[in-house]
Amino acid sequence: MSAHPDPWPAPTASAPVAADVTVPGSKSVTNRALVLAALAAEPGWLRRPLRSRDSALMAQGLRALGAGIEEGVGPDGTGEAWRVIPAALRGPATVDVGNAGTVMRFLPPVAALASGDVRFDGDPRSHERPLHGVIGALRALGARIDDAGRGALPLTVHGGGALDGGRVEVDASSSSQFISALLLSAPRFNQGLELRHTGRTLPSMPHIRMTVDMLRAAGAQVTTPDDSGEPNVWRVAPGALLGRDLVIEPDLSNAQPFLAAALITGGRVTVADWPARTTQPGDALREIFTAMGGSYELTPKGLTFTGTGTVHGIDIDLSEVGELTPGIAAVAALADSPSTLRGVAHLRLHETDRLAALTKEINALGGDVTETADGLRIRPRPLRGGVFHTYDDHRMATAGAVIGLAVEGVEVENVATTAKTLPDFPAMWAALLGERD
Ligand SMILES: O=C(O)C1=C[C@@H](OP(=O)(O)O)[C@@H](O)[C@H](O)C1
Ligand SMILES: C=C(OP(=O)(O)O)C(=O)O
Repeated sequence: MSAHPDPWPAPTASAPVAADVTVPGSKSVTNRALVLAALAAEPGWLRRPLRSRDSALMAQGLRALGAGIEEGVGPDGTGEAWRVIPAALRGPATVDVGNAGTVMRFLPPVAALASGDVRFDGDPRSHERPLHGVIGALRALGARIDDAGRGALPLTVHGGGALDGGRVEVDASSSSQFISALLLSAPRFNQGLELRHTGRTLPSMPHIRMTVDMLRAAGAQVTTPDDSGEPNVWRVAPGALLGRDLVIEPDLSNAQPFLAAALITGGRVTVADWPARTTQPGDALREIFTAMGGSYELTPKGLTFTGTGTVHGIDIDLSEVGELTPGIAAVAALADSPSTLRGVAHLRLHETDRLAALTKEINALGGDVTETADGLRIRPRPLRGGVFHTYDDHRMATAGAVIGLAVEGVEVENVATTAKTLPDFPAMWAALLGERD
C-alpha cells in the first residue's frame, strides 16, 4: 500500500462510475470466527479472512492467550487463509484492543477462561467506549476483574482457568457487542449461560443473529427469544465447539461507499460474491439505497447496483444497522430532499461521537445537519470543498470520500484510518474511478 498525502484529496467523479469491486472479508464475521476457532476442541480454517487492523488485533490477542494462528493458504491450496490451532488458554498476557469494539468486548470473556492474569488496554478512545455490561456480567458469573472501579478499560482479568457461568442480566442498550461477547464464550462456561437483556432498547440485532448463527454452525446449542418466545433471553448450553473450514463473506458495510458511488453518479457497481443469505447489516443497503433512488439486481456473480444520479432523502430508523449511518448521512447530504436518521443515539460512543462528527464535518462544507436526541436531520444544501476531519474513524473517512465524489476540493484528513477494516481503501477508490493510486 502506498503512503497517502494527508489530507488526502478525495477524487471527484467526472463520469458515472462503472466498476466491478471485490471487497475484503467481513470484520464482524472474521473476528467472531477467530474467537470461536480459538475456543474449539480441534483446529479450524478461516479462508479469505479480513486482514486489517481490527482483525490483526484480534488474532494477536488470541495468540497472546495461547492460541496458534498461522498465516498460509487454505486446505485446497488456493487462496489466503488462517489456520487456528486451539490450545490451553493462559496468562500472563497483554491484549491491545486498539479501538476495536469486537476485541475489547469479545476477549475479556475468553480471558476469564484462561489461567493467569490478562491485561487489556488500547487506544485512548477505548477507555471511553462502554464495557460495563461485559465487566459486570463476567463478575456475576464468577470472574475476577480489576478495573479500578472504572467500568471500562484499562483492566486486568485474573483468569481462573474456568468460569461457572449460569444466569446473568445485562443492559446492552449501549452496545449489542455485550451480548455477542458473552454468548461467544458461553459454550465453554461450566454451566453455559442464560442471559437476560434488561435495557429498553437493543441496537444491532443482525449482529446478535450473526453471533447465534455462527455459534450454531460450530455445534453450540443456542436458544433465542424467537425460539422460546421469552423476550430478551438467550441460552447457550455448555459443550465442545467444532473446528470449521469457513469461507468469510465480503464485508457488506465496506461495500457501502462503492454502492453509494453508483447511486450518486448515476453509474453501476457490481460487488462480487454478495451472499444470497447473510446476517450482515450491510445487506440492508440494497433496500435503503433503492429507496434513495437506485435499483439493484442480485445474481450469482454478485450485487449490481445502478443509480440514476438523482438521490432522494430518506426517513429511517437505523438502530438495527447503526454502522451504516455515516455512509447514509453522506449520501443524504447530496440528496434532493431532507432526511431523518433515527434510532442511533448509541453512535455517540462508537469510534468517535459519530453524530457530532458528521454534523460538524458536513456543516463545515456548507451543509445543514442537526443532531437530534437519537440521530440526525439532514437538509441538503450546495456543498463546497474543505478538509473533512475523521477523528480516527474509518467510516468518517469513507463518508468524506463519498461526498468528495460530488463536491470538488474535499480533502479527507487521515484517510489511513480506513486500515481499521479496509486497508486498501484509497487504492480501491482510485480503481473505481479509473485512476492510478
Ligand atoms: O458485533 C459486531 O461485530 C458489531 C456490532 C455493532 O456494534 P454496536 O451494537 O456497539 O453498535 C456494530 O456497530 C459494530 O460495527 C460491529
Ligand atoms: C462501530 C464499529 O466498530 P467496532 O467494532 O469498533 O464497534 C464500526 O465498524 O462501525
